[in-house]
Amino acid sequence: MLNADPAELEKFGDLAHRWWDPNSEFKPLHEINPLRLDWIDRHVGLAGKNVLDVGCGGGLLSEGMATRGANVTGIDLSEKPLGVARLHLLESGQKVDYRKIAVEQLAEEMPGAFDAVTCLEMLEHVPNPSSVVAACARLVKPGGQVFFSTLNRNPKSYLFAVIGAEYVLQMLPKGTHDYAKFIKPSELARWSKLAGLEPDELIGMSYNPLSKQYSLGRDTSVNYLLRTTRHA
Ligand SMILES: C[S@@+](CC[C@H](N)C(=O)[O-])C[C@H]1O[C@@H](n2cnc3c(N)ncnc32)[C@H](O)[C@@H]1O
Repeated sequence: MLNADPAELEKFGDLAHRWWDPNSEFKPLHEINPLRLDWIDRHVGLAGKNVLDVGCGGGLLSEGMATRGANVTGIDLSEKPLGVARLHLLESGQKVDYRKIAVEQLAEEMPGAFDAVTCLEMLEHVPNPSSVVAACARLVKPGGQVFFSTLNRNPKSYLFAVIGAEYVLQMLPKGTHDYAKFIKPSELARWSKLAGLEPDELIGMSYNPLSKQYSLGRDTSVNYLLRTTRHA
């Protein structure tokens, strides 16, 4: 059975035409993109690397990595965001191979094919996130890195990511996030280890509503990133 929630895929499909509008529902992704891109590039050295972006959506991160010289494959199961991502390549002149395929299926086809794998802001939208983590682990070369980001599960993240972002600040459409699907760093670390990935670095990504700026730092209580390395 496909590890996907049709309602989630439809939700992103319905918004897809606004993906590259920096003032749309995707504004937060636009604002965090340079931070996460720099962080990934610093660890991977993207130029010339084969990178897979899982749950790529309209291609903000995929294209950003291509701009840094990586050979990027972007996969998603929602058709419309992939269409938008392909169209945007015509504007930017970048090259990304976008495919509609489940990460578990790609792992059967191309085990160990990638120098690095990214899976950002996606795990909290799937029914079985540990299966995605395991597939990412299979897709990266031994010694290669896998990067995840998602939302922590605690009262503060409920307050900030659901009530604050969706209802008070109205940065995101209501219903964007389902609190029950948020993932504690300890859970993500456990799934990573079970899949043969060593967690190397956990960092937080925070939003300051006064300065309206995102930053990377120690506070992992709401949004966080985990960098892992596949055992050689
Ligand atoms: C919040 S967006 C994040 C997009 C991109 N990773 C980023 O951070 O800019 C979540 C994406 O996950 C995709 N998605 C949800 N379930 C998926 C699944 N089972 N397989 C692949 N992609 C999925 C959605 O279609 C959507 O494009």
